[in-house]
Amino acid sequence: MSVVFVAVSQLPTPFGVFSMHGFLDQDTGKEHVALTMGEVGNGLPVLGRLHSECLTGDALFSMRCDCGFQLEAALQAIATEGRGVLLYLRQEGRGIGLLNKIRAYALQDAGADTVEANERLGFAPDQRDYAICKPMLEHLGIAELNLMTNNPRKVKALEEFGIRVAERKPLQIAANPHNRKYLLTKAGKLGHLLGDIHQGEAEQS
Ligand SMILES: Nc1nc2c(ncn2[C@@H]2O[C@H](COP(=O)(O)OP(=O)(O)OP(=O)(O)O)[C@@H](O)[C@H]2O)c(=O)[nH]1
Ligand SMILES: [Zn+2]
Repeated sequence: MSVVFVAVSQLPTPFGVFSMHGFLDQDTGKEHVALTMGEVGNGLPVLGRLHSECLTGDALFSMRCDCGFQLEAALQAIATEGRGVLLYLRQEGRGIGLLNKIRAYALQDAGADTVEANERLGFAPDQRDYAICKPMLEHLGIAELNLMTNNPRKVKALEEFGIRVAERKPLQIAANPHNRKYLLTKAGKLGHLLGDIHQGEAEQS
């Protein structure tokens, strides 16, 4: 695995001050980040999140997906616990990249769901590879996570390369009229464990 640690600094946020660890994947040139708070390398399970890059949701306030809301909720949960890790993985668009995600969104605007759109563009529904997490977690001394996710494939991937998941913690955000179909497709076709997706719409509308 070609992911190497490069530098660490502080990152003050509205949630608290994190340590920001920068990594380089020498094979792809991708730059990944781990945010940590508290003592994460002491052998006890760490509250954790693997967050896949979503420029539109994380930085541009998109309501098409739940990513930005999940990012905020995960950082808040880590800050509340005073200890945890968030890996910010540069796997934009479930691994197809930003421009292809915009192409996929155009197909979704015309009626396709998120899986059909990826397939029409010649991609698998989810092209992410979580192997990059292993050297990052090893560098941080983390072997066991309480993982915030609704995606059982993330749990399986971590366990396959030797990171124990002591507990899966759901990270479900209230749906809005713009992301309800996307969330229903995630639950129906991508295997995400989501509760009542209709819940929360009344609050949003
Ligand atoms: N190709 C594509 N990627 C999307 C779309 N909407 C969000 N994404 C990307 O999906 C990734 C987030 O994945 P999700 O399926 O929302 O959630 P997850 O990470 O699998 O699961 P959770 O841990 O429960 O959040 C990010 O890389 C987003 O950029 C879409 O419509 N098409
Ligand atoms: Zn998103």
